[in-house]
Amino acid sequence: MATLGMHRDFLLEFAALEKPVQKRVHEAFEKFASATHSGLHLEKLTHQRDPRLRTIRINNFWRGVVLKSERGDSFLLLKVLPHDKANAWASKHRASVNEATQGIEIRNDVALERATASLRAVAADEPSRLFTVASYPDKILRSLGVDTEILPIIRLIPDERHLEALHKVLPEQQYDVLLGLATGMEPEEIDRELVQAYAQTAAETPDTSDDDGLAGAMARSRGRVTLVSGPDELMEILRRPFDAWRIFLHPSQHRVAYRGSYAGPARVSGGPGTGKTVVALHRAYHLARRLPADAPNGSILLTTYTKDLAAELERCLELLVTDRTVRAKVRVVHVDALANQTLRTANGGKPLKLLVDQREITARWTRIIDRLGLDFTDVFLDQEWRQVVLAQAIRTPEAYLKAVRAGRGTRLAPLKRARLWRAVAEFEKQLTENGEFTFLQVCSEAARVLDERAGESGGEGTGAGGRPFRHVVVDEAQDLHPAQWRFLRALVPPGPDDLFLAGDTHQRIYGNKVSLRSIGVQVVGRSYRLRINYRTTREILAWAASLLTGEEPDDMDGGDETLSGYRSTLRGARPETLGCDGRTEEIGALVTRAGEWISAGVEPEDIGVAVRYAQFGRELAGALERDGIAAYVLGSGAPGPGPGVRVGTMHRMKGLEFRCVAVAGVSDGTVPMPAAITPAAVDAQRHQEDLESELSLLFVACTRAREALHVSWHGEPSRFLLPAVGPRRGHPVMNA
Ligand SMILES: Nc1ncnc2c1ncn2[C@@H]1O[C@H](COP(=O)(O)OP(=O)(O)OP(=O)(O)O)[C@@H](O)[C@H]1O
Repeated sequence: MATLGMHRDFLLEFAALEKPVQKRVHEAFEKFASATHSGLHLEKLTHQRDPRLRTIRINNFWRGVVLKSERGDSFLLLKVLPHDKANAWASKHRASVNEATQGIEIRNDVALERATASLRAVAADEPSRLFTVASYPDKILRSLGVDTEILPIIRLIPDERHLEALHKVLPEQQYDVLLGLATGMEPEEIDRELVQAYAQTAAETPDTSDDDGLAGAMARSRGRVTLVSGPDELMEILRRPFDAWRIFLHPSQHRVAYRGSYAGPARVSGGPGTGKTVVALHRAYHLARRLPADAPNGSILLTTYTKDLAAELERCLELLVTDRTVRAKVRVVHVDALANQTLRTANGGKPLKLLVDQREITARWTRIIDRLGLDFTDVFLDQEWRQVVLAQAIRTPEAYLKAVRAGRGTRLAPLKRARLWRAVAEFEKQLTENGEFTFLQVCSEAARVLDERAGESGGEGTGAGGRPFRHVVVDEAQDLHPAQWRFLRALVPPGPDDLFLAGDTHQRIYGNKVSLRSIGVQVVGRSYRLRINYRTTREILAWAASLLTGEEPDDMDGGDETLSGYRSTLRGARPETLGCDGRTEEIGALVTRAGEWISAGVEPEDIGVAVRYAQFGRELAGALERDGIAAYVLGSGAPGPGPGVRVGTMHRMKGLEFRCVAVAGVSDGTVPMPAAITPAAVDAQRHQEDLESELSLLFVACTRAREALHVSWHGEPSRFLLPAVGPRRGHPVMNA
């Protein structure tokens, strides 16, 4: 039977072609996908390393490169290149099969020979070695798929920089393994996360006895090769070439997203840009496809913590799931909106009166303190209420007296607790009398309603009377409050595949430290980490990670998160930092930089400007507009998204990404934002955690950049920048 595969490079190169050439590619390859491949004219080259590599004419200027099995009817679309380059590529490369995974690998023999010669010259003067026999015996490396041709070459590599230089030369999967080892992963981890993940696909391998095993090798190359079922699927993939994430999941992503079933809650974590959202989307898709035919629409919840992020999840789900019946099984809505709806429905449909203004909330605490003559501050009371009372759903003074106040830095003797409870009782009484709720109370109450209803219906089933969903998939899980967690827990009956969580504690920006165990979500043994960054260049990643030096966030499960093995294969310019004397000068420099990016061909919508204060963002947007550069302020309420450079607070940047990012106003006194930091005198632990959240916020903003990052300040730089730029005086400083 004919089998057609498509390599990821083919899709990426196709995406960069002009429309008329794309049309020709469609026409040329449509024939491939029809059952008989008659009418195709595949040309052989005269001198080539691998006789199975053929080229096909697209038009006078462009050619495709195809790997064809010697026996049978299997094809792999590899490249679309200008005529001469296509021929040169096809003559130098060779396809082979990885010894550990049996997946297909493409290697450039000519470049490998050249690299070996130059590495020998380097090694003669440089005694250090990245992969010594003592640390990585041949047997270990061979078990990870490093073959006998590659072994002698990598023994010569002195350092990571030289390994990176071999990126395009080594067979991809072997490079993946070596980079993992070089960035701190243990061989056992590599075996589990890469080799075994590839091996899992073997079970799905088609019968390949009649085509030299090409179809099987393609099937075992997930992440780099996708098998195309027919002309419709081929055209569907080519219609959206930019969204490679829909088709080419890395095996480490695939094994998490498409695992048949988890016995209980499961979690995927990983640094920025590692594809956690992508995995969450694929998991929702997998669960939707697996539902029994009679499962009602909306049986699966895909959720996150803000409306904007939920809208983005919805947009991506539309791209991923083209079958309308399957798509209808997944409901996308953010946590607060769903809680609101749940509680409103339980209250007879009447809209809830929400108290959202933080200034008003603080003012009420102040009045209560005055009235009761208490010696607490308004900030302390508000935090105690949110982080202890609401977090643990405490409803009585007795329960509060016994409560463990984890995460609070000030001890409270029983007498003090009793006094504090009077303030809480008064505050909650006022809310009840006014018929008001805060967001967190809505979640807490909605969870209670669902639990009660499930209790009354005498079971943990889904549907009317029971829990409303069969599966819940949560993105950006690190930012949810325990009350929101309780609500999520209450939405789905405990059991296999109940909750699937994606998140990264390095990006926690709302200070909600949660122990999953304490809210009945046990992910032990079902927790996975992604380590390859698909978004950001190594230069930006290394720079942003250096800001976190010394910070070791928890993993929401009692352990520590580490960035070990976290890596990117993309390369680019180092981030640029600029210190200015004054605000006006900084704004001027930013406008100039944005103008330069646009002149270099970057679309304004692909530029993001992040600031700590909304007001500074509005000023910057105004300055851009005055200079003739359209700007759109995120979250401004303006009908959108309008055209132009995206300007927004660092909080608004969460979950977004841009080709170029400027983070502006990273000045001492602005970042961290003083008003967001609990004074150490009020609560030392909270003070520290607030500082961590502010640092995470800066980290989040910087890691939105795909290609270029520009960080600026006026006056003195933020203390968070000191590890990266050093304590400098005497501006301007330009560090390219
Ligand atoms: N397998 C893949 N193939 C191609 N692109 C991918 C793949 N996985 C992720 N990406 C791309 O990498 C970028 C980051 O992915 P995603 O937003 O899912 O990461 P994330 O871990 O959720 O990031 P963050 O935590 O920073 O929000 C996106 O542009 C996504 O399309």
